[in-house]
Amino acid sequence: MSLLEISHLQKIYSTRFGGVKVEALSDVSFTVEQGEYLAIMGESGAGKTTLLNILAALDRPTGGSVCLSGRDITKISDRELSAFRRDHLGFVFQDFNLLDTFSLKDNIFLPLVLAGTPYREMSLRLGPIARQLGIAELLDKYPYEVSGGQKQRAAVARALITRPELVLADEPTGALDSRSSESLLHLFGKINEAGQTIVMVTHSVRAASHAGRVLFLRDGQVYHQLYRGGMSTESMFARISDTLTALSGGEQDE
Ligand SMILES: Nc1ncnc2c1ncn2[C@@H]1O[C@H](COP(=O)(O)OP(=O)(O)OP(=O)(O)O)[C@@H](O)[C@H]1O
Repeated sequence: MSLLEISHLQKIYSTRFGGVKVEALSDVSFTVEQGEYLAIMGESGAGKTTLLNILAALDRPTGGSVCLSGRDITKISDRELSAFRRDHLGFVFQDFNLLDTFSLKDNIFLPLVLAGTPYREMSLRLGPIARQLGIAELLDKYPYEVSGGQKQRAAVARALITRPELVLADEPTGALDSRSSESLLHLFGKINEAGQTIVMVTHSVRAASHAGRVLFLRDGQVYHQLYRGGMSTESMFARISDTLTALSGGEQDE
């Protein structure tokens, strides 16, 4: 069984008065194996955010299913959803989503506090993660006292501390300069090598070139998939750029 099985996913948005309908996802099927690192790319409007919101159980599809470890998350009741998200998924967002009035440590602890985890257990988990992410010395600082790259590393620590089955990242390097981006991507690679499954939506060819597989969406469908195999990050970068050029015929961002 795959970790994530997405079958015939469809999402139609209707306007409030039922007039215009937009088919954001028309028939999307793919699987993600345990330990994979998948990047999802596609032009603006291709359906990436819609897909990520459904994988994050933040929105429900019009049709199809999303099974995480065999459980269809589209069928989970509203009452159970926030606990399900907290216990099974980790999130990394473009704008970090840290609470400014909490220290980095308290931000990282937050999902465990909400789950009722004892303090001793939280502390035991924090040490190795903070060291791996290079933020052990910054834990008592507040988000406004650290750099964007450091904030994002704290956000990654918060995503990992619950030991989620799946980390979902939405444009995680979008607000970072190129050096901090490279450093974050290097960390994502290491976290993935340690066994963490990651699904990342990105416009950045540089970011996607670190993944093991890139899935391209077009008009709400899977247009193409690129597997790293033995390719270097540089070769992967070139192949992704070529695919995006074929997809759009236009200029691409780094
Ligand atoms: N809440 C909504 N109501 C109506 N239409 C929507 C809604 N959200 C998205 N859409 C439409 O669905 C389509 C897919 O949008 P989506 O945001 O998933 O694309 P995207 O690939 O994430 O784009 P971008 O890269 O610009 O973020 C677009 O045509 C968009 O206008």
